[in-house]
Amino acid sequence: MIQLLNQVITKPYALYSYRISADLAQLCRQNQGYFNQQVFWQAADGKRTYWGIQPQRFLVGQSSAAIKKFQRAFSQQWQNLTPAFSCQPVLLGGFPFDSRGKRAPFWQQLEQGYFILPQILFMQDKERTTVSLLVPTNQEVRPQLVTLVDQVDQILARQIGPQPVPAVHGEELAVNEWLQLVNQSVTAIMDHRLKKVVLARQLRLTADAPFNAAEILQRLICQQENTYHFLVQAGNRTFVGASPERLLKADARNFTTASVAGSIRRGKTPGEDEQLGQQLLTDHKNNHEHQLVVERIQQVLAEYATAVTVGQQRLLKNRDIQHIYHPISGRRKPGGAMLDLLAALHPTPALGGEPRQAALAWLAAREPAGRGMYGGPVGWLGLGADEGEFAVGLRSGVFSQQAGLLYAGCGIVAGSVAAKERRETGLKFQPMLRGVSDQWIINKH
Ligand SMILES: C=C(O[C@H]1C=CC=C(C(=O)O)[C@@H]1O)C(=O)O
Repeated sequence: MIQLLNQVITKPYALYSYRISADLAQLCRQNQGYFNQQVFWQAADGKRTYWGIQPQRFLVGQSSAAIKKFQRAFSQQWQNLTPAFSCQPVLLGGFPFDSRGKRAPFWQQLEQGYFILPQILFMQDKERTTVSLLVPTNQEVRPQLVTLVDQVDQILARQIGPQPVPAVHGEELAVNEWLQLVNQSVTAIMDHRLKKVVLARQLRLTADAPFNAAEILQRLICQQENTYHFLVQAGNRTFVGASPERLLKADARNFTTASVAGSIRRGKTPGEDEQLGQQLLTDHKNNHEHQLVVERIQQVLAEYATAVTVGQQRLLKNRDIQHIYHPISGRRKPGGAMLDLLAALHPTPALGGEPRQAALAWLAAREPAGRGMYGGPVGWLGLGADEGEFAVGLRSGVFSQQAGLLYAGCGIVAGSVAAKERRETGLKFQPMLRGVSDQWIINKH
């Protein structure tokens, strides 16, 4: 039953929120096939999940400046019909890795970034699960809400049984070109043209049955603890992943980010795992690779925050890989917008390189393929308060029904050896390979 207070409606949009009881990951899975413009996003600590459907607006291929402009304008355009709920509309989606980089046509509408302003927004945090309905007020509000509440009831009631997992064929693309590029990059670094560059490569997937991105997401959620989980769908392309890396979280007082760079495999026993972790923490090349990221983030953050703190170094352990990790945070300076800092941080040298512009130019000219949204920021942005959280969209891939493209990259510095870097990217494909199927045929070159 919809309970509206006797509020005077003065804004072009109204938001009506209420509590529900549901697991959003399950809900997204149970409703597979019903929505083809949707975004699911879950924080690595599991403390916040969004699922947004039925966009009121799409923002396709927009710069961070344009998204910020939209955020500012829209924050004045809605009113809360349910003051007992401190919900706000949010934008869900992500930016491309580099809008001026190499083209990546397979991504279609997602190539240059994609955000939605959902009409139906599910949100789950530590305390509650809510649904927020956003309706224009130039038509009568109550009937629109009645229709949407009915739709939510149907969404909550849907059930789905186990789905088949396809047998998948994988092919590593442009391996020789990529190995050569690692060597060229090492030479450029030795010649002081670059300090570091992160080179990515691709694995192309085909299957004996259509890919099902909602099932892949669900498997990633079950398999990959301690990672962000995301699904961004625009028509017949879906970007899915399980990333360990936070790019930026903003609340009213603080900016929180992280340096995640330097990698080694997990051990088969706790003893071996511990020994590999220690090896990583004391390895000169990996520490150098990591330190460049810490220094750049610290320097950028200091422009937007006071009391910048680099927390204690530790290992970030995911199912298939472990990384050197530093949390980094600061107190927000007045007036510093989240998206300005996001644009200044991205790409950090964990995804682009150092110096930033030289590394981006290097990648745009030489990397075998465009990245689309791989390595770009993916997350949510508040349209009331200037807050949100974005992960780095890695350990990910983009899917049509017939094909998938997985991406994995690694930081190249002076001591990098091409064959080892290829193995490292192999490790970074693992989470998605595990998520996509249990039956694999991989063509290695
Ligand atoms: C570029 C990727 O990983 C980055 C994040 C963590 C560790 C990295 C590394 O050790 O090279 C990469 O910088 C990827 O997974 O595709």
